[in-house]
Amino acid sequence: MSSPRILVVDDEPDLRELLEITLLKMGLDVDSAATVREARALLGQKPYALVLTDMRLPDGLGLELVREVAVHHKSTPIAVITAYGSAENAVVALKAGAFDYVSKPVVLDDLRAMVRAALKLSDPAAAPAASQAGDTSRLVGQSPAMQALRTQIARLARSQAPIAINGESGSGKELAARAIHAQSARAGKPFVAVNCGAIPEALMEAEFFGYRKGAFTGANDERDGFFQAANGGTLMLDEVADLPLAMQVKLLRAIQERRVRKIGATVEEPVDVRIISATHKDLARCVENGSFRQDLFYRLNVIELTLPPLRERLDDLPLLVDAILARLAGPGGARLGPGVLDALRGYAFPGNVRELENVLERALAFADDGVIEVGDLLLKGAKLGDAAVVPQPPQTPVSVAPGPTAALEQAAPPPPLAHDALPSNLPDYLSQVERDIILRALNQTQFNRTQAASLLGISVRQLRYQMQKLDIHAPEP
Ligand SMILES: Nc1ncnc2c1ncn2[C@@H]1O[C@H](COP(=O)(O)OP(=O)(O)OP(=O)(O)O)[C@@H](O)[C@H]1O
Repeated sequence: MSSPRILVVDDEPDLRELLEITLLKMGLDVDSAATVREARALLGQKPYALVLTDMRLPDGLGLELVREVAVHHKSTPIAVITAYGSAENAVVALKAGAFDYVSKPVVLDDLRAMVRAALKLSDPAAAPAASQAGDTSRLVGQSPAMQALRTQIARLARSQAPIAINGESGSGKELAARAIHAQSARAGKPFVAVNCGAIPEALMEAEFFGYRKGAFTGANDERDGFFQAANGGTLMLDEVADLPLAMQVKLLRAIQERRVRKIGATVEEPVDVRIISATHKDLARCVENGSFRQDLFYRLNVIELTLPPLRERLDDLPLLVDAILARLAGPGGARLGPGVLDALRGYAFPGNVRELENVLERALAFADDGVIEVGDLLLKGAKLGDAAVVPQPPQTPVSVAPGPTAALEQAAPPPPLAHDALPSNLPDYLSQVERDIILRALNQTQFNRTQAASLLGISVRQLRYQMQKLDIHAPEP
């Protein structure tokens, strides 16, 4: 079998030779071109497993080749070599459809890793199996919006460019990020999702970059951070708008340099991660109001992917309901009574698919013999057509009623403290207070996490995190 063939386009003879030798040593066949014209001629003659081009060529820009290859040779990945410090060029090339980039001076290990990733894309045998967990089949829905999303995901999986996923809370941003990872050349490596809003600021640097033993009090062992844990794979920065400014600077550096330094370490270590960021906030507005750095925004927002809210793809409701009920109650274990689907169709779902899951989970707890009736849905607030589509707190606080809701956990307030008294153990006392407040919100909303989080002014993820930490569970059916 013949070796994969690579096209190197560079007018500097020394660098071209270095690239050729490196690729030949990897067992690959190499053709070289010194100009855009020569490259075009070769591309017209043979198929290539990868094109590697310099950005500045005597008769034009590497960017022109990137655009041409992206349109006329869709199955050929093209990577660019950018001058040192010209991060903007890399972003422009990635936006134009480049698979990845390497910076000058070329670090050969980085080059080899990039070439191996590109070859996986053009080798069907090395492609991740479609059945792999996390592929788009977990994204339920056949509406035009979902079909377009699947096509976009397949396209984005073929590039290494950073992706910024926008979409309302619960609309499936993490699921989409997992699907991109699972279909990419990185599928065999870890996917690490980090909720930037849930990490205390003081711990952020250690969590992201790791630390050496003895770097600070309590650092008893050396530990990797998220970047090292995701090495070779994908790092998802969820709720990225919640990153404090000081951390944004450090993150930008790590992404640009593709290197991180553990706290207490003297040397940096290379990391190879694809960054996918997500937020339900308008990041451009955060840049305007100064809470998000423009340079980091520019770096993360190379390619945008927008997830449609559930209310804009209500045709998917039957499929989603079936999939969710099958997961909750087993195949055929639950079904909808008359009018239920129509009632769901009339609801705006401010919390999107996650809210649909919560609504069905709760309804199933109330349902007789697995048949969900309209009354079991307890839909409140946002109706379709309402102006407000953000999560709505219930109009009147709902008291814990007899019947099924009586199973809800009762809040146990902490013992009141006299005016000048102090708790004997502050963390325990605060946990009790927090538990009491969260339970109150959950009871008011019949354990609807989206609404409870909205009442408390925190994200659903933060609420889930706190519930886990404080050992709060939804009532058993
Ligand atoms: N198209 C879909 N098909 C099936 N399940 C979905 C779909 N979209 C979302 N979900 C489910 O909805 C829940 C929320 O999805 P996910 O965590 O990906 O949303 P998100 O947009 O990342 O939420 P957040 O903004 O809170 O981080 C998950 O349980 C996920 O499995």
